[in-house]
Amino acid sequence: MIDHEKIEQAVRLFLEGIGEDTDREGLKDTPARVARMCEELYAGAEDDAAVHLARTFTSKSSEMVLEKDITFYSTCEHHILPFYGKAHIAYIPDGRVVGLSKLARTVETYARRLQLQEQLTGQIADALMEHMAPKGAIVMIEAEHMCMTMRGIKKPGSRTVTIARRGVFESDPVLEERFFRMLGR
Ligand SMILES: Nc1nc2c(ncn2[C@@H]2O[C@H](COP(=O)(O)OP(=O)(O)OP(=O)(O)O)[C@@H](O)[C@H]2O)c(=O)[nH]1
Ligand SMILES: [Zn+2]
Repeated sequence: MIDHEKIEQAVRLFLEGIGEDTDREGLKDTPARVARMCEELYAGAEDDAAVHLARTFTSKSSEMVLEKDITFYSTCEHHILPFYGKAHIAYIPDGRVVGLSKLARTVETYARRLQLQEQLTGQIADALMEHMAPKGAIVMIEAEHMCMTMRGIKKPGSRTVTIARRGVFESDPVLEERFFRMLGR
């Protein structure tokens, strides 16, 4: 639940804290603007992946389905700075598949909140297993963290890669290899 009043007060205080004049023309609407932006950036907390992933339909195929290069933007919970990149999701159906867009919607659900990349990766994999019940699921995320690039250690171009395996992907390395081949790695 986004509390506009609290965000506006906090942004005004923050602007004062960095020595700004909150009444100057360019800043006078900023607190309200930031509150509206938060509705979008943190909308995931109000969303439920079950709504998207429960809309499965029957399929005879038990071949791996891969949706790759799903662009996402999230916010790191340590510095409240963006991290962004690509998510790749694959699963082995067990009689049911889901509309392809629902995989990207699931990424959005978990990306649009304060996050850690490892947690984001695991939450997507867990949601697939819980709501679609496939034989297995694997999620890989490659991202650039602005807390690593524009501040702190300042390593532009460095990328963090995380992976979460569930179900048959945990026990069968051949399936994991096939996932990497399909990804083009
Ligand atoms: N594991 C993990 N760490 C993250 C993520 N995003 C940011 N971090 C790290 O969180 C850590 C926070 O470290 P602290 O020492 O508390 O904060 P800091 O002094 O600002 O750290 P520096 O970034 O090293 O300057 C840093 O090492 C960040 O790189 C993430 O998604 N996952
Ligand atoms: Zn950070």
